[in-house]
Amino acid sequence: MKLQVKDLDFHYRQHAVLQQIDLELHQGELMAVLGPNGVGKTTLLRCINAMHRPRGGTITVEDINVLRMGSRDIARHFGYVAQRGESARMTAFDAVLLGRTPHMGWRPARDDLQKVEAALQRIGLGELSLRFLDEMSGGELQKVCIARALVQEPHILLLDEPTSSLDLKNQFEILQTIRAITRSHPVSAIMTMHDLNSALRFADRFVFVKAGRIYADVAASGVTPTIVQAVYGVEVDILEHSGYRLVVPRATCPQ
Ligand SMILES: Nc1ncnc2c1ncn2[C@@H]1O[C@H](COP(=O)(O)OP(=O)(O)OP(=O)(O)O)[C@@H](O)[C@H]1O
Repeated sequence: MKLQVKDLDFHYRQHAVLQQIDLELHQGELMAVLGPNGVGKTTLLRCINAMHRPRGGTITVEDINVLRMGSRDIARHFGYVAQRGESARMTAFDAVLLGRTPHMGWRPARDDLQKVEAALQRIGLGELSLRFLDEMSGGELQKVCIARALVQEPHILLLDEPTSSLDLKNQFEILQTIRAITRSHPVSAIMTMHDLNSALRFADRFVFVKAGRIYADVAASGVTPTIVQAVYGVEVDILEHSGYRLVVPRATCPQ
């Protein structure tokens, strides 16, 4: 399932956010979209699943125009996890079950309920499945949103900072889960991130956005101090540690 974005251009009224964006995502790839605050990463995800209508350019999945898809088709192709999950008065189980909507008839089938149960277990929320969302922590809520996107069984997961509210162990487990899913299912994923080291550990491709344009689109070996400095304005070294590449800022903190 190949996603192709060509010459994408997006404005919020007069404010130009994205220009001349070209991207390709292949089945099984896990892409990290990186760049400073406000550069347009969330906007890019929302253009890809047609939540935002771009001013120009095309978005296709297997040559089908996403901008012409109906909402049910979009939900079958794309699972979206927003940066800030909403917390309505419903249980975690019911919230995750909503992810099955594109596949369900009037009522959930036994298979839908089993998939919800399995996703909650997989994400470590089995014990909390009957807890109301407005009684959950930010990290638990974030996991509910990820479980909902997983049961949707989309071809492409769009994850907006999927680990931003999670502690170290949960960050690690969620990124491992996302990676395992892209390896074992016909699913690819794009996630926006700020933690370059987590991105380098788990992603296959790295798209750096600078001033609304793609500055670099590289594999892990292509992430260089020059790119990081150009995009973030911070001098860094990139070191090897236990087989992983680590980005270490050079600047020392003021004492
Ligand atoms: N609904 C909106 N209306 C107008 N401007 C917006 C809207 N949403 C975002 N923006 C602006 O568009 C730009 C890109 O925002 P976006 O949220 O895509 O950035 P981001 O790279 O995801 O940022 P962050 O890393 O801080 O989450 C920012 O300047 C932001 O202020």
